[in-house]
Amino acid sequence: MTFVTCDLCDEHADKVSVVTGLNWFSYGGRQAFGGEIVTVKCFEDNSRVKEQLATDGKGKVLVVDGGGSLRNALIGDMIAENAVSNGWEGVIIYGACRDVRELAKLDLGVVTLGCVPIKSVRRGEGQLNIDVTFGGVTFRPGDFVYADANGVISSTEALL
Ligand SMILES: O=C([O-])CC(=O)C(=O)O
Repeated sequence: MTFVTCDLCDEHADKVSVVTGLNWFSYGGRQAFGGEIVTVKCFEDNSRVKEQLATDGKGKVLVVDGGGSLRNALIGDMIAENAVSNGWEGVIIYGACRDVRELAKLDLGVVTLGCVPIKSVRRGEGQLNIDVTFGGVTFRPGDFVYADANGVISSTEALL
């Protein structure tokens, strides 16, 4: 998938919602990625993230509302490698990741607010496929999301 979010915004101004006010970092080996939204809402507990990325993710992007916490990492190289094996397009995390050198080698989009070396707790908490909101955008399961170094946008219909 080759695209630039700026072009998508220009061409589909009436259809896109644009995340604003957040400073994203792109850690994955895939710089531009997009697909159908699957959501997880959790706080410093990556149980649902690990579970979802262990399922088939072809054409899908996992959007994680981690409450903006940078206190632990909701994804690292092991979970990300599993996501690649299962065909996920990418992961967008309103929260943190770790193992950044390894993430850069994977054919996966990984956009987060930052990184931190400590792992997440796993107590089985978190919600799957509910609407999540950050950066002024509500991400709905089944809608579409596109991300690159310029930012993150969503749309109710596929743009590519
Ligand atoms: O296991 C975790 O919670 C996160 C991690 O470091 C990995 O995915 O390798």
